[in-house]
Amino acid sequence: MGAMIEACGLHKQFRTPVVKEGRFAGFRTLFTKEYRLKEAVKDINFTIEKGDFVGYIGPNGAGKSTTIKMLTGILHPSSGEVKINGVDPHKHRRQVAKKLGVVFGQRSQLWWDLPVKDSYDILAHMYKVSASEKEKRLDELGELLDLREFWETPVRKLSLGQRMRADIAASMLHDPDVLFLDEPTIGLDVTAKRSIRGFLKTLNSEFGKTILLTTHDMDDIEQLCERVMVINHGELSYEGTIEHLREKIGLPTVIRIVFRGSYRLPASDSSGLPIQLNLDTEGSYRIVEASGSEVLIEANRQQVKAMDILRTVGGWGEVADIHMEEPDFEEIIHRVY
Ligand SMILES: Nc1ncnc2c1ncn2[C@@H]1O[C@H](COP(=O)(O)OP(=O)(O)OP(=O)(O)O)[C@@H](O)[C@H]1O
Repeated sequence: MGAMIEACGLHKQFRTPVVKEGRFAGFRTLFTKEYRLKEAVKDINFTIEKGDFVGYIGPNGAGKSTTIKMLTGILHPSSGEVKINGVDPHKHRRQVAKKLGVVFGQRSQLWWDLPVKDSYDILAHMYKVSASEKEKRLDELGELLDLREFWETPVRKLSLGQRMRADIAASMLHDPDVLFLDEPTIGLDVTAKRSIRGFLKTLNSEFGKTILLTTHDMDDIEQLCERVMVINHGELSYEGTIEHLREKIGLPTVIRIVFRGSYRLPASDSSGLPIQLNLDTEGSYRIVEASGSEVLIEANRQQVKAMDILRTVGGWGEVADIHMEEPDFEEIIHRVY
């Protein structure tokens, strides 16, 4: 294992001319000396190891694309450094491009009017992939991504799901070590999303690709990424596992208990649910709802151990079934933004 992607003290400022108001505004703007500085990325630091699958999330305009552009060498940082497998992507763009695959969900890198396979021929030529290598890889990718069914179809006639599969295959043609994926499931239906996610998982776990995924789809993140980085106003506001993020935000876990036969809640004579109750240990929980044989409890898992809850509810009656629901990830993310 080693660092595959490194960002160190990364900054990016955009200088945009201040637009003048009033008569001849456009003309005066041309000669203006006034600029407004927009700090899109402010002191970002992270390391992504070989074989990691990391989510990069944040609200619109947070600085995700700007970061990705610096990582791929398209944009030069105002200050700070980027290394892809130890190499600066801006200084050695060609060398680094061979290591990188990039997919923009909103924009295809394929030739719109050409059959899918022709785009691959052009890309293979651009990336200096030999004919035999290309055939071998397309055999593999064709099978994994089910490309054969639309091999001869012009790109503009593909469904969005097919187009996305074709684009991912295109980004893999030169067998890069690192993949940058920007909204690879955007606009897809549930089935197409599932197939793309399945494929990305395979790329990571079986082919060892290092993947950085930008998305607004929280299911993508939850199902694919071990780690997330949250960017907000150009700064990383969180970096770590999804579990830890859950704990940090401290949204309650919902515990659903089904009793066999009668049970007795600690404050069952009071009708004013929810009730805040304290456990013997320092944690607390709330009874949110009790109807029929079912009782819903909310507890913060950071403070309350599952065993304490079990012991407590066991004292109320005979427990037939117990089910814990972790807080919804989407909700957690909203709290971080
Ligand atoms: N070329 C540019 N010139 C001036 N400002 C820019 C430029 N590119 C981006 N910005 C500004 O920098 C900020 C970050 O933009 P960026 O595109 O990185 O956000 P993002 O997180 O990718 O957003 P989204 O989720 O909407 O794609 C925004 O305020 C944007 O307006």
